[in-house]
This record gives sequence, C-alpha cells and structure tokens, in this order.
Amino acid sequence: MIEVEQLSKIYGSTKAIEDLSFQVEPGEILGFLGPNGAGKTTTMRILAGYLPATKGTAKIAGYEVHENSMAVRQRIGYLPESPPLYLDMTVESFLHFVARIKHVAGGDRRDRVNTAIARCNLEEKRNIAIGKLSKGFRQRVGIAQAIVHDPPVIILDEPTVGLDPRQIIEVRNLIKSLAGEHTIILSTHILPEVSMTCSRVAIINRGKMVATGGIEELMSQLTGGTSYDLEVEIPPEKDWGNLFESLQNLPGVSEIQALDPQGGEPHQQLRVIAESGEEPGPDVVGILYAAGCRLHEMRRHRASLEEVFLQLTTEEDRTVAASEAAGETDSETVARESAETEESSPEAESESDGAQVEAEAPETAEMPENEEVREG
Ligand SMILES: Nc1ncnc2c1ncn2[C@@H]1O[C@H](COP(=O)(O)OP(=O)(O)OP(=O)(O)O)[C@@H](O)[C@H]1O
Repeated sequence: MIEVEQLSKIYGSTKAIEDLSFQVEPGEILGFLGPNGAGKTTTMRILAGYLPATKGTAKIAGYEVHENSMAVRQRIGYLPESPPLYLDMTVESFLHFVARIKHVAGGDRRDRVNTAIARCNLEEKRNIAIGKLSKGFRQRVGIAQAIVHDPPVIILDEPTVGLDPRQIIEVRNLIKSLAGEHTIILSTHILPEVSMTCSRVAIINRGKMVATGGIEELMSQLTGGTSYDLEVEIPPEKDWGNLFESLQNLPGVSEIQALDPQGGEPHQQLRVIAESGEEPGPDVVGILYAAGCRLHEMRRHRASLEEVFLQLTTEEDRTVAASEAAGETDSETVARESAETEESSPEAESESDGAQVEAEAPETAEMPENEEVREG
C-alpha cells in the first residue's frame, strides 16, 4: 500500500533523509521511529505529497506521490505535527468543511462526518468550537479530519506529542482501532508508542534506515535473543568442565560465560546466551538437575525495544564519530546544525533549501488563511 524506494531529501547541504526504502502492507501500522532530527517529519511530508523528494520514489496505492499528488491526497489522511484547525468552527462544521474539500459527495457527507465523530469519540463535542477544546480533543479532531473521507492510508506525524498520559492512551487506542480498515504510518520518537501501537517498526537515525521488521523479530535478531543468569551450586564430586561442556552442547545455546570464575567451587555464576529465537532455559535446568546441582537463582533476560534502539542508534553515532576522529570532514553535521539554527527564520530556510523550498506545497494549501486561524 505504501512503497518507498531510495528516497532522499537534501535541504541545501543537509541530507535530511538518505536512500530510505520500506513498504507498508495493507491494514498494517508501521511505527517510524527515530530520535529528534532523524528525518521523520521530512519523510511524512514527502509521503503526504507536501514536499518533493530530491531523489527516489514513494508510491501510495500505486500512485507516485509527487507525480500524482492530487490522486494521493484523495487516498491519504494526514495529521501533521501541528494540525491545521479552524478554531472558530465547531467540530461538526469543520469536519463538513474538510469532507467537502476532500471531495466527499454531498449525499455522503453527513454519514462520513457522523462516522468520523463516532470513531474519534467526539459526540459530546460536536457542537463546540474547536478553540474551546482541550489539546487531547483537538488531536482527536485532527485524526477525525484525517479519516473523514475514509482514505485507505493514514499518515500520522507524532500524534501524541503534548498530550497528558490519559489522552495519550486514548489516542493510541483510537489509532489501533483504525488499523485493519486503514494502512497507517505513524512517526514517533517515543519507544513505548511503537511497542503499544504498531505491528512493525522502521528505525531511522541521521536520515538513514538502521532497521526494519517486526518488533519481536528485531529484538531477537539484534541482541542475540534471550539470555539467562544462573547461580548454581555444583556437588563436589562433579567435574565442572564436563558440566560446562554439556551446557555448551545443548541445542539453542550459543555461549556459556562464567560470570564469577574467581568464585571457585562449588558456587558458580553463569550466563547462558541463547541462539536467536531459541529458549533453552528448561533444558539448562534439566541438565543441572540431572547433575545434582542446586539452583539458587535463575533470571531470564530479554532485550527491550529501548536496548535495541540504543544499540542501533549508538552504533551509527559511533561510526560517525570514528570517521570524524579519522579527520574526515562532516559537512553534513555542520550543515545540519546551521540549518537547525536557521530553521526559525523563513528567509534563512528559503536560502538553505534553494528552489526546493519554493516548490513545496504548503501543508494547508486547501485551508486559506491558516496561519491566522492557528493563532486565533
Ligand atoms: N526546511 C528545512 N531546511 C533546512 N533543514 C531542515 C528543514 N527541515 C528539516 N531540516 C533538517 O533536516 C533534518 C531532519 O529533520 P526532520 O524535521 O525531518 O526530523 P524529525 O525526525 O522529524 O525531528 P523531530 O522529531 O525533532 O521533529 C534535521 O537535521 C533538520 O534540521
């Protein structure tokens, strides 16, 4: 449903994203995860047809996003980081307005608006002006405007930023309830968001893809899977070397480490590292039991998504640091930092992005006087 091939975006001399390739299957929620400045918003804006890529292609439902931006916009619902909302309009009239500009047929509009209101739990707020709603309700209106034309694809850029913990849970549940019927890509820098909401994850760092896959799959592939820390007491008559060898030869065991080799007999602290996707814990216990060992403690450790994320992003950062130490010029880093400083100034942005900035379509092209509305 979403196919991205070697997508790159360069702002002046800053490579915001570089050769990104990934796919999102129908009905799936893909978490697009990366630290601040990794290139998430840039990717979301390109997918939504609001920013041209420098290189590569992105297709939504078979349409190339830049070449067929109108066809793509009909097929996507987009929630930008700061959703453009008309604060003076009531929830219902705003959704009618969006349905009209999204070309929902006149006869279907009432139904579509009612469905979006129901899906986003906005019944009690339908006649309230958006400006009087809390941030959490406004975010729901943002999601309602993204789904009001029943698009097959929904693009959500940091959908829970700025919400309180209760609102975060509500918005996450809402997003989950939309999967299946819709294909969703959700950008976030919040790890639990991905594990709670998404079926698959794409991790980016400094504009490059560092991993994609199912969350479980990534955790076992990248960290070597499960390990067990054991404290055992070995009977004096048993040969420790033989026992060590039996454990080492167990199917599914990758390595045995003696954590406390100085501890001496009979107490030993061991770490058993499993092969990827294997769980040899019960067999380890079986061997120890058969050898007459006393098991004082056994702890199973599985890497968390946090560890995977840190492992991936730190490896990448270390590589960059190493090349810097080797005397290579990191023009990208310098350019990024200066671009970040310039970001706040619209003039500076046009300078750094040259002609590409002018070619960008504003996210709110269909909503005139948007800036005034946002401020109001
Ligand atoms: N208009 C622009 N002009 C110049 N550089 C830009 C522009 N927009 C983004 N960048 C740079 O591109 C890089 C990626 O930015 P982007 O906003 O896509 O990251 P992000 O992952 O969404 O970050 P965050 O989580 O902080 O919003 C950053 O280095 C940023 O400074």
